Amino acid sequence: MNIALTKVSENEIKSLISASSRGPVLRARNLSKAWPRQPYLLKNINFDLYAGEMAGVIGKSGSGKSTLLQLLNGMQSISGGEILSHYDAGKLIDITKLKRRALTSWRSRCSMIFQDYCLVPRLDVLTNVMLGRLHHTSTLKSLFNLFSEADRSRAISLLEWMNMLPYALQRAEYLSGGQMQRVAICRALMQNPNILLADEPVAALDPANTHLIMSALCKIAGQGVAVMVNLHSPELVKKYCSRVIGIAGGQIIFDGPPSGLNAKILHQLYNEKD
Ligand SMILES: Nc1ncnc2c1ncn2[C@@H]1O[C@H](COP(=O)(O)OP(=O)(O)OP(=O)(O)O)[C@@H](O)[C@H]1O
Repeated sequence: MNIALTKVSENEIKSLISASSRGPVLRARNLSKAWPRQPYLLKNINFDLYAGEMAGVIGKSGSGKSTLLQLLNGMQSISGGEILSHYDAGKLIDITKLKRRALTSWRSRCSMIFQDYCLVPRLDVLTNVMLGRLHHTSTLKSLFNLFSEADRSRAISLLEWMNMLPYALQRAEYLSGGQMQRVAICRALMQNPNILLADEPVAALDPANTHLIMSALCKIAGQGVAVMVNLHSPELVKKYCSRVIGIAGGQIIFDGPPSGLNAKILHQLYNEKD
């Protein structure tokens, strides 16, 4: 297979990544989640998520950060409240009510990356990225790896943007963690999302790779995508995020610029008793 080694310009990337207006892309209203052993994991959470922002979510382990992202993406059902988004012809709808195809379509607009990358180890990098188009391709076509030329060229451009094109034909299992995460980001961007949720994307990475991934997420936000990222380290939030959402005791106890994260708030976030 021939892979053109052309440099991808920022303008081309702008056209690859869907930039939307700078208004709210999502509204969480009185959002609650209960698990059998945790009836109040998240209770009455309210926030708006805006196009082009890089929102970091922090809170101690078990505070519900991953659950929150999974609720937004529709991977988990809510226990109460609503998640509103402009979904159909600008109409504001509650995405928690979506079923089947509509839900799948929402998930591709609100795509997600994970700490453990979730790549298919035996497939090559390019195919892993094109799998991001799975929702848009018939099952039969995807079974036979018959992605369209447009999908292939989009995947190649994204890989080049992430400096991963030289690895396009290599099996994903041979990549380093940082490289796998860059491929996972390309796969998420194949869906043309206007929201990108990142669940502890750098938890397993060294400082150099952490910088690469966090910088890439900032660039994606810079193109108008609303990025929401769960992080363990307040230092990372201060360095890369434009907004911090701090969760403790099932509620948002801080929502503002990283400069507002003072010792008292950090104490509340991390020393709250279970
Ligand atoms: N599918 C599930 N069924 C029951 N309980 C769950 C489920 N998923 C998560 N939980 C519980 O919800 C709580 C919050 O988990 P969650 O992963 O959202 O926290 P977190 O803040 O992301 O933690 P960490 O930083 O350690 O990843 C945990 O106590 C967990 O056991």
